[in-house]
Amino acid sequence: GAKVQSDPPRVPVSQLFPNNVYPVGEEVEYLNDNAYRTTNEEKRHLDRMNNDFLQEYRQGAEAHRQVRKWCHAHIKPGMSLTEIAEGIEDSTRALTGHWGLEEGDNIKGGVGFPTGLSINHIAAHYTPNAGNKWILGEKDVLKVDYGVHVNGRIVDSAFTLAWDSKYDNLLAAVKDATNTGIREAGIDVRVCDIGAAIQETMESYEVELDGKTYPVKAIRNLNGHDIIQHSIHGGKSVPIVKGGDQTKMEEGEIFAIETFGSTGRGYVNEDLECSHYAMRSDAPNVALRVQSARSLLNVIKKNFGTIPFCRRYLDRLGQEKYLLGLNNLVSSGIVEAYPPLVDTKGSYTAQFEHTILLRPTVKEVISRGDDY
Ligand SMILES: COc1ccc(Cn2nnc3c2[C@](C)(O)CC[C@@H]3OC(=O)NC(C)C)cc1
Ligand SMILES: [Co+2]
Repeated sequence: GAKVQSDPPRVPVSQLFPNNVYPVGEEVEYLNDNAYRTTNEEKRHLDRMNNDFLQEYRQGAEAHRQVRKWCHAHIKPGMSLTEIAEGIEDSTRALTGHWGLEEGDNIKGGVGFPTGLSINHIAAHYTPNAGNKWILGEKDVLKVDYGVHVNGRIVDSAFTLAWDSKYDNLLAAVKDATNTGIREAGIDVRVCDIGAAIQETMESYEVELDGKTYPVKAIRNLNGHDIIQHSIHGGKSVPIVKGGDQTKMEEGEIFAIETFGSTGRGYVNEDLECSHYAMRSDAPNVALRVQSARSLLNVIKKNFGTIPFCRRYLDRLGQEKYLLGLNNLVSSGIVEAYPPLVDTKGSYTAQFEHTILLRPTVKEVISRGDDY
């Protein structure tokens, strides 16, 4: 009979959509061309050419939404960050059918990048390493930022959870700002104009915490980014404040539109133990002095390629005592380290993010769901 998703989600989405046609994301007409693109025969032809790519992307987006259902139902104060991360990752692997334990499997599909679980003043790039005992608290503001990929088509979408209503305005500011960014994005649009619009929306909010009123600030050194196959960062950034560069978005490009709001400085720097890594796509061919670095590099190439990973994924593959080798790969410029990004201690940061496809005919917010 008709397959339905289990709880926790373990039924591959390919079994829920048998004829391999997945739900279309939110389609938005481009603002600045009065429907020329929607009707133009050549643009519609170009769109039809991309069907395999679109189905892979929509499959990943459907998996992302179904994992979110588990998140909204099950992530609660009192849970450990490790339990939350593994819950998201196991569900992602089950829904895409890629458990990532055989060589090359994680390159075909599965977890798109490490499950970000950044709390309070930590804005991004935090996921627990082995042995982390951190328990989610009632007063925490948790950013859940995880990726799902199908054949290297990475869906990057994030949301913020809080259990104390005092943070409502902070979350509302960032959700509104991200939707402003999505609305302003489009073919031939300058990224600096998007950043200015995002900042204006974001900074029209303030939040009162324990008797003190804070203006919500856009975090000026965090950005959205373009996404290319098998790589979370193609090289273009989407600023979330005014004064960015004049680079234009182009037809066919894919962007992660993400904004971050803060009650702190509105600026992050690197802090805390690193968990996130990714092999550089332009990695130099240097001779490696450290034997363990050579064997570790092979494991990374065979299991991740340029898809970002974290230490827990190396543990899961049975790697041990790899830190010296990993640090050697980082200092050799072969692997990039992405330490946690933090605003001032005691501040609170929030994030919302969607992945959008700039299709020839229409802008598709591929990761849109009925939750955000
Ligand atoms: C290694 O695992 C990852 C996971 C995601 C990304 C995607 N990304 N790349 N840069 C960023 C991101 C995030 C996680 O989207 C948002 C934060 C950050 O934004 C930003 O501007 N940072 C500046 C300080 C350069 C990269 C690597
Ligand atoms: Co992201």
